[in-house]
Amino acid sequence: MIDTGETLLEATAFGVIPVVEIDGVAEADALAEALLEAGLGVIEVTFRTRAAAEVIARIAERYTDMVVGAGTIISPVDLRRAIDAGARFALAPGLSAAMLDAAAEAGFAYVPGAMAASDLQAGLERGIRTFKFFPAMPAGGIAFLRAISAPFALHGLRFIPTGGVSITNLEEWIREPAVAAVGGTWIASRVMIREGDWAGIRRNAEEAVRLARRVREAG
Ligand SMILES: O=C(O)C(=O)C[C@H](O)[C@H](O)COP(=O)(O)O
Repeated sequence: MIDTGETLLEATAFGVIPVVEIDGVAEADALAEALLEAGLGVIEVTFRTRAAAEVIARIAERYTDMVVGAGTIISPVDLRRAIDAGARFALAPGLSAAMLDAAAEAGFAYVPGAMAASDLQAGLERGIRTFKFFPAMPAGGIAFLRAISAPFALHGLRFIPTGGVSITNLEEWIREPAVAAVGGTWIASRVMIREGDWAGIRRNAEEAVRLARRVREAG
């Protein structure tokens, strides 16, 4: 049985989660190594490509110091594939009762997406405390997050904003007390992975980790 609270704390410890779309398992090693060299021991591999489960399995097996999660998990079948591959946590862009059931049944760390107060209520009813806030910037950014979460102040909700988060606004998001970590594709974009720009990915990851650490230590 996975201890979901502990797992999410581990996943969010860096303050930043690189969200990746990866087309083939051939790139998995170089990607994991670039992130680990930058001191970023977490990754969300989205189920938006056919290679996702295989990539998770490869990273989970070879890079045991990497907390590997699955993104875009919107069906119980994909949740099972992610768990079997060795994912330690999973996220989704939205929230559905079927997925909360499937995750609860599996005892698995699952972070549904929320974009409205009703999503937060639906999650809370099921004991969910950590939500993805998606799409963070187009929806209205920090002001919107504060507004929808304000009524739930007594419930200790935590958020992982993604969608339009990047190095240019990372600092403000991390300063937000309810933000557990931010997620985004800017660290290792699909194009960078496809082109094998490992030096660029390492630089982006280093910059993000450094900034997140500085903000947290200061605050
Ligand atoms: O589908 C999911 O489960 C997701 O994880 C959504 C992604 O986190 C965002 O699409 C990332 O947005 P950008 O960083 O702006 O590219």
